[in-house]
Amino acid sequence: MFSAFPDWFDARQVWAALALAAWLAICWVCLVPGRERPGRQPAEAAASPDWLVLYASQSGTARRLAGQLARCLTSADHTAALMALNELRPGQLLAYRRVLLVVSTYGEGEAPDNAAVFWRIARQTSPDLRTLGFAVLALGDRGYAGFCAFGQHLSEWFISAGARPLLPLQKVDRLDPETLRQWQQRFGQATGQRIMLSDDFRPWRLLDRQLLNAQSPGAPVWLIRLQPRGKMPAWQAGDLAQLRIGNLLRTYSVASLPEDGVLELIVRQVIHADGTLGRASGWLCHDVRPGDTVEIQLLPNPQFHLCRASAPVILIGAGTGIAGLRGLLRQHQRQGMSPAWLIFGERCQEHDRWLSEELELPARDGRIRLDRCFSRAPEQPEYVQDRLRTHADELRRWVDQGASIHVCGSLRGMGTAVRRALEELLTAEQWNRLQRLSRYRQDLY
Ligand SMILES: Cc1cc2nc3c(=O)[nH]c(=O)nc-3n(C[C@H](O)[C@H](O)[C@H](O)COP(=O)(O)O)c2cc1C
Repeated sequence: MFSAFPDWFDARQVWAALALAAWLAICWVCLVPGRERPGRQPAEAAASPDWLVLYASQSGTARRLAGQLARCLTSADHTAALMALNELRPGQLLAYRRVLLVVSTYGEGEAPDNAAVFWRIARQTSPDLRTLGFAVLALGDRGYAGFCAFGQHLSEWFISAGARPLLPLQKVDRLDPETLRQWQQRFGQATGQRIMLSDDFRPWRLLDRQLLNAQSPGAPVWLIRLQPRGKMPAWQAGDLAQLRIGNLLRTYSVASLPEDGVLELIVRQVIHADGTLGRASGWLCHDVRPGDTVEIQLLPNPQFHLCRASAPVILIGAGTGIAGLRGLLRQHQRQGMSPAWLIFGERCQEHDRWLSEELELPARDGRIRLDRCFSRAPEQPEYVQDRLRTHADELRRWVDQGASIHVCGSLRGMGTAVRRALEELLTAEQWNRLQRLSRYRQDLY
């Protein structure tokens, strides 16, 4: 039979080679980090606003400041888009000309949760950002080793991608008002845009303070109740209250709902080795008197809000971490009838059985499932992560039934141990699904 190819040439090999080449080309386009699929960018570029304002924020401060920046720009007749860093992929920055970033640092010099995905991809990517102007306002606290480390890394990444700094990286220590004022001024000089970053502190009246753990071997824990001097503001379970005490700022989880008619905080008094009281907690738990004014601004903390009203929740916490969980539990109970499971740890069974009536009554009549663990119980000392291990089968079943998991309390003492236990007890598929659907939520400090 006549053939156009020499004898040694097999046409099937040609087709196989062509098919392999096409498959490799598709994989390259889809998978190589930083490459955007063709066709996406022109659409976005056509609609791109004058400014893109991005935030990375765990407890809401950077998000609030970014919102204020975006509002200032739009009220000056500019168009501005506002989003969390995770809502964007690094390659999509090419569609913009000017970007402002307000970013806080968390963990040990790391990105907040709502920037972690962007940052993971960005570090493996180098888009050509030579047409982009950018400015980073980095929020942090000098008390941490990596002061504003995430802001610094992000700024370096933009510079290495060729972006042009509109003004130098600004690090802000504990929201220092003078630094913010100077940055506003420099921003105005560099861009011709006037912006105002303001806080939203309002006066609240201390109603009373109730000691929750009389005779506990640990430091005293107080339930603090406050009422607004003006109208009751709105907030959601999971949000935070920032208190201004002289030149100190302290952030606490809100333990009540606006419908309760009071703002409640659960605060542990800090007592130093020499017996002196912590400056902020000493004032709040000891010095301030009923009727006195406390300056508070409420900070939205959307990454800790409830996920879906109809979904079951597993709430895990220790110590004052109960504050954030208590708000969530109340909101969850108001919204529907889906099951809630609270796993709460403290030290000593006799003296640290806080909020016993409030928690144990609904547990007795089956409205919630309650597991209390005590790390100094003489017969069976246990931490919340131990209780998770004991009930691993139920934990997996709840997750399969759509439960989200909220963890609140200390990062070092509890948060890390709970996360490790969950990674170990859940299947890889369950753990990945929880993270992908943002059903694992934490508020750790
Ligand atoms: C658990 C925790 C870890 C933190 N780690 C750092 C850090 O490593 N470096 C830093 O500069 N600030 C650190 N901070 C301070 C925050 O960045 C700072 O309070 C910031 O204003 C919070 O902003 P946000 O409300 O937008 O999350 C940390 C704060 C917390 C609560």
